[in-house]
Amino acid sequence: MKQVGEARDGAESLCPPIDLVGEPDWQPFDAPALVGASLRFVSGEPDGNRYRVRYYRDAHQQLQARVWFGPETEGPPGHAHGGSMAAVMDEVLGLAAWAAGHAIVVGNLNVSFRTLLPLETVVTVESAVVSAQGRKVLVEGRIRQGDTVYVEAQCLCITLPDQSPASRQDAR
Ligand SMILES: CC(C)(COP(=O)(O)OP(=O)(O)OC[C@H]1O[C@@H](n2cnc3c(N)ncnc32)[C@H](O)[C@@H]1OP(=O)(O)O)[C@@H](O)C(=O)NCCC(=O)NCCS
Ligand SMILES: CCCCCCCCCC(=O)O
Repeated sequence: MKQVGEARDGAESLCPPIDLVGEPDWQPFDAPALVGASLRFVSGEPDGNRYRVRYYRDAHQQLQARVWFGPETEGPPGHAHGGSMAAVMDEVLGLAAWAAGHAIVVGNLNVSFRTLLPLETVVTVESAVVSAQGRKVLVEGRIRQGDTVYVEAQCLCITLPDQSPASRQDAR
C-alpha cells in the first residue's frame, strides 16, 4: 500500500508547501538569532517531511509556534509518535524560557497526551512562562488546534551560569 509522502517508485517525495501563518497580532520570532543554529532536531528542516515549524511571539510576548507534523513523525498508524510530540514540547518550552531571557536547559518535562494527533495536521503550540525563582523557570504549554487539545506539558528549566541570551549575542 502506498504510504503518505511516498512516491510511486518507493522514493520519498517532499510534501507540498504548508501554510504556517500566525495570528494577525503575532510577530515572527527568529530562534537561531537568539540561541544559534543548534536547534535542528525539531525545526531544522523547514521543507522536510518530518516537522515544519514557524515561531512567533504573541501580543503578550509569549512564544507561540505553528507546527506541521509530517509523515515522518508517525507512531500509531496515521498519527504522530508520542516522542515526536514530546520533542516539540521540549524545544518550544525550552526556547520559550530563552525568549523570556533565561539561559536554561530543560531539567524535567512532563507530557500528557490527551488526543491522538493525525499526521499532516498544522497545530498551534502555545507556551507561557509561569514562574522564575532562583535557577528554576517553569514553562507550561500545549498543542492544540481549535478546541482540540492534543498535548499538555509542564517544563522545569534550570538556568546555567554565564549563558544569558544577551551574552551569547554579544559574543557573536
Ligand atoms: C539540569 C541540570 C543543569 C541541573 O544540574 P545542576 O546545574 O548541577 O543543578 P542542580 O542539580 O543543583 O539543580 C538545581 C536545582 O534544580 C532542581 N532540579 C534539577 N533538575 C531537576 C529535575 N529534573 N527535576 C526537579 N528538580 C530539578 C534541583 O533540585 C535544584 O533545586 P534546589 O536549588 O531547590 O535544590 C543538569 O542536571 C543537566 O545538565 N541535565 C541535562 C539537561 C538536558 O540534557 N536537557 C535536555 C537538553 S536542553
Ligand atoms: C544554547 C541554546 C539552547 C536552546 C535550548 C532550547 C531548548 C532545547 C531543549 C532541548 O534541547 O532538549
